[in-house]
Amino acid sequence: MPVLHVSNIGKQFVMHLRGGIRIPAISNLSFSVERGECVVLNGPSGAGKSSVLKMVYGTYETENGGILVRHGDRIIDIASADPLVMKQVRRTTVGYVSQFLRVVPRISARDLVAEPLLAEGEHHDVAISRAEALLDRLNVPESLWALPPATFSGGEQQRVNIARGFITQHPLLLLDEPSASLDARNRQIVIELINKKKAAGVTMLCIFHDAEMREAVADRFIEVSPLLSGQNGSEPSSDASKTPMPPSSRAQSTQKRRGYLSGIRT
Ligand SMILES: Nc1ncnc2c1ncn2[C@@H]1O[C@H](COP(=O)(O)OP(=O)(O)OP(=O)(O)O)[C@@H](O)[C@H]1O
Repeated sequence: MPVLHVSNIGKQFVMHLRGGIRIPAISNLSFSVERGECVVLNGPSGAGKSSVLKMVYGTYETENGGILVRHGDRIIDIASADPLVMKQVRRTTVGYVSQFLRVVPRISARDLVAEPLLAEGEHHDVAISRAEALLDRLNVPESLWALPPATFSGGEQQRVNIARGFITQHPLLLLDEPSASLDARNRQIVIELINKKKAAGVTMLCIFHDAEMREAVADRFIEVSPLLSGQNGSEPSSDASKTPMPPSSRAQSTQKRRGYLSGIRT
């Protein structure tokens, strides 16, 4: 069983305050992601990439299909999981790093970053020292660590957010444009952190609009096409989609793999 197995998922948004208008977003999309693989969702704006990540995180309800993840020694279907089970899954198995930091009034950057580790039961001093190490690695000035990030620049907030998302050992990480506001130097650090996670066997499903970032981290791409009225999705049929690619061979074969491994809707 792969770390993540998505089968035939579908979703449409119903605008209840707009006369019940239905916006089809995802239809019949299937793919799997193996341990240590970094898979990037590709597709034009509005195609449904973020919706897929939110369905995998359980933020968006999934109407059809299944989203299976390995949670400890159990297999959980996120599409139908009980909210309390989802809470546990998020605490230890599936992490999510979005573009935006959710600031909490009066909570310092250091404590915000340490908080997911403390929630897992880590010792306070260990959590704080790992938070500081990550903030330092991401070039957040030490003078800011004790301050609440509400007044930080966009890039500083994003780096605090990345530190918070990367501090745990969650086996599956969902990255939704985590580096959108970063300069080249800090994007490079994020690439290094992602590669370190991969080497530790962490599985990642990501969205990056920056082509350089995508090429640097992706082992494989899944195409998410805009869902036009009446169109449906189809899953990649090749067994190769279930085969993780060794990091060393990624760069030269990214282009080749993009076509036949994609979850292209037809
Ligand atoms: N909460 C929501 N309510 C209504 N419609 C939504 C909601 N979230 C997404 N949509 C719609 O679903 C479609 C897919 O949106 P989504 O954000 O998943 O696309 P995306 O591929 O991630 O786009 P981008 O690259 O611009 O971030 C869009 O038409 C969007 O308007």
